[in-house]
Amino acid sequence: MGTALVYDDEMTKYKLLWVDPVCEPEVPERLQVSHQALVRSGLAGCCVPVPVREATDEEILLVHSEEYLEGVKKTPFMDLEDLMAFTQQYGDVYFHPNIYHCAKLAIGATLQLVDSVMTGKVRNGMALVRPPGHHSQTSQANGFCVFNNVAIAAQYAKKHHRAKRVLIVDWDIHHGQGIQYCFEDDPSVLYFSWHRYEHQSFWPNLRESDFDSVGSGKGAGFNINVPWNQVGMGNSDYLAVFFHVLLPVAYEFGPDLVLISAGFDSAIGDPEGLMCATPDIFAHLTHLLMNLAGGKVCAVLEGGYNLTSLAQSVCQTVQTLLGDPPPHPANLGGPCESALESVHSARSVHKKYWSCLQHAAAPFPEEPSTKTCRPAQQDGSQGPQSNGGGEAQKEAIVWPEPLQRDAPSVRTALVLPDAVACADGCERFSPAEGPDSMATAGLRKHFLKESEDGVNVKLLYNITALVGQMEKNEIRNGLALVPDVSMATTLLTSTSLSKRVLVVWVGDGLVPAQVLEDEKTLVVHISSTAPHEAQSKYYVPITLKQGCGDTVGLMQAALGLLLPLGYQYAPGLVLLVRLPGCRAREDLWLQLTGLLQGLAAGHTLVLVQENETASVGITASCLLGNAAPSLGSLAAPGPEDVESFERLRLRLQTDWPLLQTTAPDKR
Ligand SMILES: CC(O)(O)CCCCCNCCCN
Ligand SMILES: [Zn+2]
Repeated sequence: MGTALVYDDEMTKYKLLWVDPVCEPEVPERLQVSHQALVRSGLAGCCVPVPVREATDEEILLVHSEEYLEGVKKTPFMDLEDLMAFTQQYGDVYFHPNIYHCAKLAIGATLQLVDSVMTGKVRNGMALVRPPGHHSQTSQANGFCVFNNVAIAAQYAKKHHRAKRVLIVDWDIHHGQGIQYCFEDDPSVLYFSWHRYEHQSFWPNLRESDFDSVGSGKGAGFNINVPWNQVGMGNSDYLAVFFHVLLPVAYEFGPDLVLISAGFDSAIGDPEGLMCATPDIFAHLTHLLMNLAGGKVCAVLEGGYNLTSLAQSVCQTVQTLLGDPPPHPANLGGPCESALESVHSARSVHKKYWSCLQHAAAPFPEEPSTKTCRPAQQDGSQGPQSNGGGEAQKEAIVWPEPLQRDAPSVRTALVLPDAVACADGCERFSPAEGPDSMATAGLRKHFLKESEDGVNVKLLYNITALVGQMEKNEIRNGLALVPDVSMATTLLTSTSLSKRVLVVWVGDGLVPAQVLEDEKTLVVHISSTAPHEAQSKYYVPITLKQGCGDTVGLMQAALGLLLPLGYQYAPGLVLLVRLPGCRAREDLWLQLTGLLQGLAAGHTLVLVQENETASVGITASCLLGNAAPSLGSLAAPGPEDVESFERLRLRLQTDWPLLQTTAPDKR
């Protein structure tokens, strides 16, 4: 299934007609450069074009009042003086004779995207729209927004597509208070927003943008605010919030649709945000959401005012929606102290609403720290500093162009015993030439018992050849059914050319000593018992009392422990090994297979015992890029499991700072 792109240049045909410094950044070129970048990169050509349409009054009234709509309807006929007068009643926004038309197209574009995704015409998609929406409220325009595109889309999806639970992820750097107000007491819409806050000193300066606004009445717990109390937040800060706040709750919520209020003013170079996260981070944020809701993800443009980082960020997002491998995560450090406070605060106030946080979040933090997050830049200059929200940064901020993300010619290769049929869409891996006598001798000497017949030599040779081609980016990922997953893992870690190999060892069974001792491997072992007492930072035993059949425990461990470790380790190859007798549920196994593809530029090899032929088809389907089926809403993880996860976090977070969920001196 494809990726929709909804765009029409009619939405560029309005602009600021008078002097107003606050509104200056919201220019038509924002849309033009974004669309042009998609066209020039070839990404637009890979998308399914979906036409825009005008929203109907009825659709607008899903969120807005009649009197507000009647007022906006008059604006096309207003002269400049009346437009300015009409604008005066609202904040940080401007009107134009054509903005009502464009605002209806922005909603219509968003709803067209929701239709395309909810009816299965496409898997996911992006709507490039302006005016943005997330600040507008029932009866008022605000913050460049006239109608609340995403809020209307959520109501529309519930009404016309019987969506039961809608997740809205607002990664724009401003708080979408309009969305928060709309769903304040609505448990069917989980609204998540991070936003520059600086202890309420940044626009829109609202007390209710802080982390303790959790929603009210039946909606309590369904509003998650993560305030950024300092500028300069970077990739690690953003990922930490996804791993330790958003994703655990989103998986527990189990949405059947994900709407992204995709503002890119949270990227480096933006004059509004003054953050440091680079455009490629949106590839990872998007990827981490794509296995929710069965992959039904709609990204809708909100803000973004640096035309260079906006265009790059839009491309990173669309390229990931299309299924291209995310780039290697840049050398990630840990989240800064201020970010950790925000993570900790959000987890603390939400622990009473979300069982995944129940035993995890520690008690409330004390006074916020005033330590500046970012050490001075290399040249001794400070990173972007907020001068009280005054004029933007003087000297130009520069960052590297995002790396090419070439999709190998072969997506998924399978190494299967001849008797096992190949899954459709994949190809059976068979290298041109077989093992030469040297290779055979080597394999026999180290890996085969004398008794083994020739077929295993060929099979073992094939998996090393497959990994070789993955590491040369000729093949993206693979699945191998082997007689002995332990031996295969030992062989592959010893022959891999990657500097770092992440081994995800799932099931009850010892990890081969040679793998443990190999200094280029990080082994994350998920099982019912911790077999090794190894205290090495490169052996992480995650234990589940009920074993791998415990879907909730395994999922929450994957989100809060495995993924942070994997992203921080930044492997060149991921081996996902399913041990014999492993009882991980199929849909959970697919979530792991899907999420781990965010690492190592998608070079994931799944190793399964050869008698487990049942999982070949669905695993292959996931490796081909089809979203893993939704797990639905998750129950509570076992308290003792969560406590053992937290003990593990405490032991490892010094070595792996992306595991942290609380600021150092708060522990
Ligand atoms: C869609 C959006 O969230 O990006 C709109 C942001 C509006 C900002 C209003 N100006 C704030 C003045 C302080 N610099
Ligand atoms: Zn914004």
